Amino acid sequence: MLEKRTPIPVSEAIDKCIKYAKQKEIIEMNYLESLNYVLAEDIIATYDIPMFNKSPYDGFAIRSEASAGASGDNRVAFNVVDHIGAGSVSEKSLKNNEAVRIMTGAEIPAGADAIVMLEQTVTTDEGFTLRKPFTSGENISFQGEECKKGDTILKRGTLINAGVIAVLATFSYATVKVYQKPSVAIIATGSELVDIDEELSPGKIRNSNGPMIMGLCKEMNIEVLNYHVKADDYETLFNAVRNVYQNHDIVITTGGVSVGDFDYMPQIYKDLTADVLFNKIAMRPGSVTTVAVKENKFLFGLSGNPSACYTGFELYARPVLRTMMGERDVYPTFVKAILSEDFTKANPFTRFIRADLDYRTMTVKPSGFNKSNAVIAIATSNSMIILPGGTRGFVAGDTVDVLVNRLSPSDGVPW
Ligand SMILES: Nc1nc2c(c(=O)[nH]1)N[C@H]1C(S)=C(S)[C@@H](COP(=O)(O)OP(=O)(O)OC[C@H]3O[C@@H](n4cnc5c(N)ncnc54)[C@H](O)[C@@H]3O)O[C@H]1N2
Ligand code: MOO
Ligand SMILES: [Mg+2]
Repeated sequence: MLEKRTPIPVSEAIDKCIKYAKQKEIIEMNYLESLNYVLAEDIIATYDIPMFNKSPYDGFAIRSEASAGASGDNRVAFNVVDHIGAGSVSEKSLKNNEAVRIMTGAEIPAGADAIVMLEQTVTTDEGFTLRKPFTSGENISFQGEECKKGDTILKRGTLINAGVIAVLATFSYATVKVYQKPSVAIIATGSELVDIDEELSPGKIRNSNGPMIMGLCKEMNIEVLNYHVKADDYETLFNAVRNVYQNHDIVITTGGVSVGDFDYMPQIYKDLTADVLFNKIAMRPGSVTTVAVKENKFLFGLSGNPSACYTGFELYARPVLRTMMGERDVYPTFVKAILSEDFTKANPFTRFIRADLDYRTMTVKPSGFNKSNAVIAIATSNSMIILPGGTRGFVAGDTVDVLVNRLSPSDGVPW
């Protein structure tokens, strides 16, 4: 008899996955290698930034009181007594109308309390004249104005981007504590599949899911082992999954999770005595996506249909990967946008549509042919429209939720 599956809501399925996901161990690594890892320690300011009062301009350091009363008719003259660039410190202590010629980034000399830009001066034999009074502190970048020593700058759980690398460099974190990345194995299943270097014969198709999942993991800087495709043969598949899961944190299979005569994954989870978290989700595509856990390892049974496979990865595998690699916020990013096309089909389950989101106008439309078996829309889309289950008849102008996953460049800028 056919097994009866009970669909659960998408949010419940995501929460179940996250609940079982455990952070990987903490390792220390060279900060330059840490891009796309996640901070396993708070980053604390080891100095005030700026570290010293400095000039934000190429110009002259003066005592502001010496500029009192300056105007176009009463230019005030200064004598230049020293000349420094960034990295040098003046030994001079300014008196009266003395000035130091100073370049951007150099420390403000003793006695000086304002900076005059080069463009605001007229050169003389002894130095320069200026035509306006300066106030104390004018044009000075003050020590500690960005942050103070001891401030918490970044929290544990932050994904390391290039800005974080800049912060690590600023505060001398030559090594940084991060979470290890999970290791992932991919097994594409299906007797119809042939890899890219094998001959296509009648009834066969190319394996696109395996390479796609590999790409999705690599985008997150996660190492993946892509196994050869496996035929729909129970013994072969069972042995492959059993062997592979012992060496990886996550095994992602594609295909063979539905109710077909050659869909062996449900039986394999049973025979491995893995805990099946769910095997039916109230979503389309990807309703048969199955997730099982065994000894803290995840088995993702993604659907064989490419768009369903992709959707299953984005909704369930990605938050688990993010949790394992230590990220604090792991749910997908979503925004509201306005449909620019009708979508009148009924949505018995929550529907995910590969879509083009225009970030400037926040309008969105399906990205071409969009059935569960579509592959091209995965490449052309930058987002997914989400239509709640039990609805129908969406029309242009309706506001919808949109899951955002790629930013696309635009064809020009208005500023
Ligand atoms: N009687 C029912 N039949 C089906 C149901 C159902 O509820 N009752 N669900 C349908 C839905 S929805 C989906 S989605 C698929 C899921 O099927 P499986 O996950 O078991 O996947 P397969 O049967 O192995 O393959 C489905 C489809 O995808 C192609 N495929 C598989 N692997 C790849 C790959 N690596 N690269 C590219 N394409 C792949 C495969 O050739 C099939 O065409 O079940 C429906 N049926
Ligand atoms: O639910 Mo199937 O997964 O439509 O594509
Ligand atoms: Mg099937």
